[in-house]
This record gives sequence, C-alpha cells and structure tokens, in this order.
Amino acid sequence: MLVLAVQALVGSLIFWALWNLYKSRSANSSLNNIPGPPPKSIWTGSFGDFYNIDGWAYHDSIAKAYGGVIKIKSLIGEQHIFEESPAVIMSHNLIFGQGLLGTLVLTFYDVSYKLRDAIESEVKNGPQITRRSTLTPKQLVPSMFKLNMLSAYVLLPLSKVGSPKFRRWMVDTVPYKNLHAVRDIVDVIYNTSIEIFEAKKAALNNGDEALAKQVGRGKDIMSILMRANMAASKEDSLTREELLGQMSTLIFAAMDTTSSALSRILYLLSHNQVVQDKLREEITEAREGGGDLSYDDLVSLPYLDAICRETLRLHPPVPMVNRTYVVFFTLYSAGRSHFWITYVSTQADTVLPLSTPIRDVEGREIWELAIPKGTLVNLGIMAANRNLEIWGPDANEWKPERWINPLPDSVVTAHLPGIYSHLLTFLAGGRACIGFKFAQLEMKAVLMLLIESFRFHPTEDKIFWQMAGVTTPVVIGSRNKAPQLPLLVEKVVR
Ligand code: HEM
Repeated sequence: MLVLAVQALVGSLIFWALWNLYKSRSANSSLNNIPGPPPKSIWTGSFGDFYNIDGWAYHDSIAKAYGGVIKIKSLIGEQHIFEESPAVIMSHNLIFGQGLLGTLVLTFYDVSYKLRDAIESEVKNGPQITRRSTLTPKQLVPSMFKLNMLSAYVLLPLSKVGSPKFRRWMVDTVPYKNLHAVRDIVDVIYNTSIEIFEAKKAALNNGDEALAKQVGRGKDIMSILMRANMAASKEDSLTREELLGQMSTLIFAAMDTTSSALSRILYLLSHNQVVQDKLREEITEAREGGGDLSYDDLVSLPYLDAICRETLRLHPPVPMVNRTYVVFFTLYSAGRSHFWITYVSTQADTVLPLSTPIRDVEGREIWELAIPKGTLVNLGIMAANRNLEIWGPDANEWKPERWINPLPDSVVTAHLPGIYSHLLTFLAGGRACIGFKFAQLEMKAVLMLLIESFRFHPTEDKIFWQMAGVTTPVVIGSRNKAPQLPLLVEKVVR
C-alpha cells in the first residue's frame, strides 16, 4: 500500500513538473505568433517528424506551407525556429587558399589513382557491382543524429559527472547501441589522428626528404600546422592534445560530407547516362594531351563544375544545421577530450532581421524576428537552396545546365549570405565551412579519374537517402544497415 502511495506521489510530481515546464515554454513567448505546423502530440510536438531520417517530404511540405521562418513545436512545449532565409552576413577567412590547393591537387591525384586502379582490377573481366566504403559516408554522423535527443536532455548533465575515466566507464557500461557506435567511430578517428600525427612528427624531425615521401609531400594541412606550431613561441603553441583535436575535427568535418556529395553525384550520373557521357567527353578532351590537369585546368572544366554545383545545391550533404549559441561538452575522453556533443540555443534575447518579410498567424507583416533566450534555431540549408522564388519553378530538379547559362537575376539579387555560389551548402558567416574549396577539388579529382575510366550504372537495389545530419545512402531491405551505394561499374573501352 505504502509503495503504491509513493509511486503515485512520484508519478504526480513528475507529471506536475512536466506540465509546468510545458506551460512555461508555451506561455507569453514572442514566438507564439509565428506560424508553423500543428504539433502531433502535446508532449513530443513535431519532434518525430522534424528529426526524422525520412523527413524529406515533411521538410518540403512545411517549407511550402509556411515559407521562410517556421515555428516547430518540440519536446514538452519547446519552440524551435526553423529558418530558411538567414539574414546575418559575417566575414569569413579561407584557410585553404589557392596556392595550397594547387599543391594539394597532386595529393588528390595520388589517392584517386589508387582508387581507380583498385576498381580497375575488380572490373577487368567484365562489369561488377561495387560497394566501396571509400565512396560512401561512414557512420559517425548518422549515429550522432540518433543520439540528438538523448544528448540534449540526458547526456548534457551527465557530462559534468566524475573524471574522464569514470565517464568513459559510464559510456562503456550503458547498454545503448547508438552510443557505442559513436564511441567506436570516435575511437577510430582518434587513433587515426595519433597515427598520422606520429608519422608527420617523425618526418618533420627527419627533414625535407622524409617529408616529401609522406602523403601530401609535406604540403598537407597537418604538416603545415605542425611546422607552424614548432616555430611558434611556447605560449602561442598548441599542445599535442590540441593538435590531435584539430586533426580529429578535420577528419570528422571532411569525411562524411565529401563522401556523401561524391556518392550522390555518382548516383545521379548512373541514373543520367546522357549527362555522364557528356561529362566523360569533356574530361577526355581535356586530357587529350596526356598527363594530369593542373589545378587551374581541373577547376575550370565547365560541365564538371556545373554537375558539382547543381548536386551541392539540390542535395546539400548537410541539409540543416542548428545555429547561434553552442555549448560544447565532453562526454568521455579517449586520450583527453574527443567526444563532444553540442547543444545549441540562443544565449540571450535576440532580434533577427529578415531578408524577406513573413506574416504572423494574424496575417501581419513581420520584418524582424524576436527570438527569446534559449530558443533552438535550425537553419534549413536544403530549403534555402531549393527556394522557388530564387531558383525558379524548376528549383527541385537536378539540372547541371543551369550553371552553364548565366544565373537568373532572382539568384543574384537574393544576396543569400552563403560562402559558395549563392547557396547555403557550406553555410555563411564566421563559422562557415573552412574546407569548401578543399572538398570541391577532391570531388573533381576523384570524378575526373573515375568517369574517364568507368561507366556507372544503377543496380536493382533501391537506395534510400537518410536525412541524418549528413545525408547517407542505404539499401532498402538490406540486412546491412551501414551506409552503402552499390553501383554497377563497367570499364570504358576506347
Ligand atoms: C561537400 C563537403 C562539405 C560540406 C557540404 C560541408 C559543410 C559544412 C557545414 C554546413 C558546416 C557548418 C556546420 C555547423 O556550423 O553546424 C561546416 C563546417 C566545417 N567544415 Fe565543412 N563541409 C564539407 C567539407 C569539409 C572539408 C573537406 C573540410 C576540411 C578539410 C571541412 C572542414 C570544416 C570545419 C573545420 C568546419 C567547422 C568550421 C567552424 O565551426 O568554424 N569541411 N562544413
């Protein structure tokens, strides 16, 4: 009897606390007047639809129905803002300048030749289906995406508990598959960073000749960073752990994103043989004289460029991001601090100017959006890239040709603040992607060699693209749930 009474009391207290949280989140907010889809549930709002690996149609429908700024009801009455027309423009410095890229292209060729030769040996006796994991995104971002809710509501407070060793023990002990998947991938990234770091350090200590034999020939970003670090004064230099942190960040930011973009391009080319032929023709003609194309010649192949731009427009590998204020916290340490999770919300009441006015639920025009402290702001990269008013009625179609012809005035005058091609694919502002030139060059070098040598066809597998932080392909109905993109590869005979 007593047990029942205690259970009833605890249950009522929890309900009361949640109800009060719900009421405080819903009451008197400047966001109440912002239009948005009706929540499916009082407790979970539209969370399940919004953060869904199959959220494509939902995102498309809310963008069509509510336009540029949308209020999303989330967990326990929480209100998010989903923006597809960011208004803030900030300065941005590129770290991968033209000079460095000119040298990096040689590294990309080295690696692309290895990939080409490996595929060539697989298809020398006839067409073969390839499922190379080198081209398909890895699992880190999809696994982290599945942790999103847990990270914000449960892991955040736990991250402050005990020593790093204790937290690692906790992560190992909790019987949660997705958490372990993230742990394992982070371990791989961290261990890879150590391997690269030690190899570079040894080469730097052994002089130029040893360095020249390394991947990147001593001109890669890590060698440059480490050399600058050795020359810096003690107080300005980074510690070993900080350098390893930089490496892990670069591997994390560069890997899934670029392979997602490359996978998507190969997928689209396999379904569009006419486009694939035209691209092959352009590449073959450019390579007629033999030898590798210089950086300048490679980046100015117009059709290759148009295909990359159009794919990055219509299918940005990162379809949306959370912005404004980020709290980083360490969940556990492999070494020191290499597994962080971000929780994002506005730090103070903010007024956001809008590039295009919206109408509130009463039909009044709004030019400025008052966002209360603590609001989670999602930026709809894909929705902005597909805006019908900017890109025209065919905005949702894949048309590389649109980049060959002059862009319409509506694109140029939209003044979207993106750092790349009037698009938000690599975001805008001070925290935009630092590797966007690097990514494009890598994609172009790989595509040039692969399309020149092979013809890609779709297989009978049905591909589903997961909307998971970074978009990843999986095979519908396959027992293998890992990202994969099977393609039928045939050697091009000249
Ligand atoms: C097609 C490939 C890529 C896409 C679509 C992409 C997209 C993005 C986006 C949307 C962000 C902003 C994320 C956020 O703030 O939440 C970002 C940040 C970043 N990206 Fe990329 N990225 C790509 C490739 C790369 C590559 C190749 C590198 C490194 C070589 C890189 C390094 C970074 C870094 C370091 C940041 C964090 C910048 C900061 O917060 O200051 N990215 N990227």
